[in-house]
Amino acid sequence: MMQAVAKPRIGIIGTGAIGGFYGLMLARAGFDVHFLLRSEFSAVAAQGLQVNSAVHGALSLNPVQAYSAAEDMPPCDWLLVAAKSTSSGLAPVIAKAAAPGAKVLLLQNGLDVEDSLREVLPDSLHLLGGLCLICVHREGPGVITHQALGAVNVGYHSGPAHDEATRMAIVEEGAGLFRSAGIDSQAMPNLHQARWQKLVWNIPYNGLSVLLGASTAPLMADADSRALIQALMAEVVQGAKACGHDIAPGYADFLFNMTDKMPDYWPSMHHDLLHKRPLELDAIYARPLAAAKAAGCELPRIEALYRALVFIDRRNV
Ligand SMILES: NC(=O)C1=CN([C@@H]2O[C@H](COP(=O)(O)OP(=O)(O)OC[C@H]3O[C@@H](n4cnc5c(N)ncnc54)[C@H](OP(=O)(O)O)[C@@H]3O)[C@@H](O)[C@H]2O)C=CC1
Ligand SMILES: CC(C)(CO)C(=O)C(=O)O
Repeated sequence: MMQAVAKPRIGIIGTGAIGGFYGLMLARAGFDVHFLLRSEFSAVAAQGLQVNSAVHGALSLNPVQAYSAAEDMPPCDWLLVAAKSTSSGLAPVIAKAAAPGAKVLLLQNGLDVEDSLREVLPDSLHLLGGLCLICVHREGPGVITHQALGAVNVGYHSGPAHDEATRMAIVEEGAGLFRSAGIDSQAMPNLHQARWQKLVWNIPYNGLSVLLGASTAPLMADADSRALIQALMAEVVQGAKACGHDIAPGYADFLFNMTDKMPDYWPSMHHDLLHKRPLELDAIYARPLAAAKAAGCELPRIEALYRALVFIDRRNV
């Protein structure tokens, strides 16, 4: 008789918009999902999680296996880390919730976000990066609005898998988790290249939403902001190329046209400004600028945008 293979146990480290959305989808698909929360712990423990989705309809999860401390979580085979890249002290939290040989998937925007976590993570844990192509935000405690898209693309960063075949098998396993929850997910052979590609969208739109106080619809409706977005996108492509990553011709246009068709959207950096949280400037701006500079490439428009955002971020307390 064939033995049923147990589904992996999944832990969500940081149950905000991204963690709450994907965690809820995985739990509804039958996975054993455990959610670590901070400020919204009491609300979610009492009322559960709710996702109001323009794609999937109104979804809820109640009760939620919610925790306010990682040491109370059972050992998880997969940990989806969805705290912002500005969060510190995540490694000990992850180590407490990890089963031996666990796979840690960092769901954050930005460049090289895995590097600083790797330095402090136990060597026995696999570290992967996940790029979320989705428009979600927190509406209130435990309540998430999902406006559009949803895919998560997964790539291996580092850890005990040394040969390519083992790494790709782990990446496929991760992508398979999402696919079995009805979420599009592709394995990415080159995580670093994929992170540069995602920045072609995040560098212009995240920053301009904060600097100009405008969501995607007004940014896309104005000839001057359209030109600025395209110029910033072109600089990201240039920076990626200097760092050895050729982004396909037409990719920036594809993202630009995709945004024209998206519902009006405020990027997550705008929500951080609104709630007086630190902006993800290091991951989305400082690191790509430094990487390009080290490769001999100046990106003056991105640098100017970055400096303006640093000014805003410092005063946003
Ligand atoms: N929102 C989106 O549409 C997209 C977001 N991204 C990226 O995904 C990442 C997550 O973004 P998003 O979900 O929007 O952010 P949110 O602010 O909605 O969620 C972050 C969550 O992490 C929690 N958290 C932070 N530190 C800890 C900790 N030490 N212990 C427990 N919980 C913690 C926060 O808790 P608390 O409530 O206490 O702050 C919050 O619930 C970012 O890097 C973002 O750039 C990528 C693509 C799209
Ligand atoms: C809007 C979108 C889909 C752009 O890639 C996104 O994922 C983000 O806000 O970071």
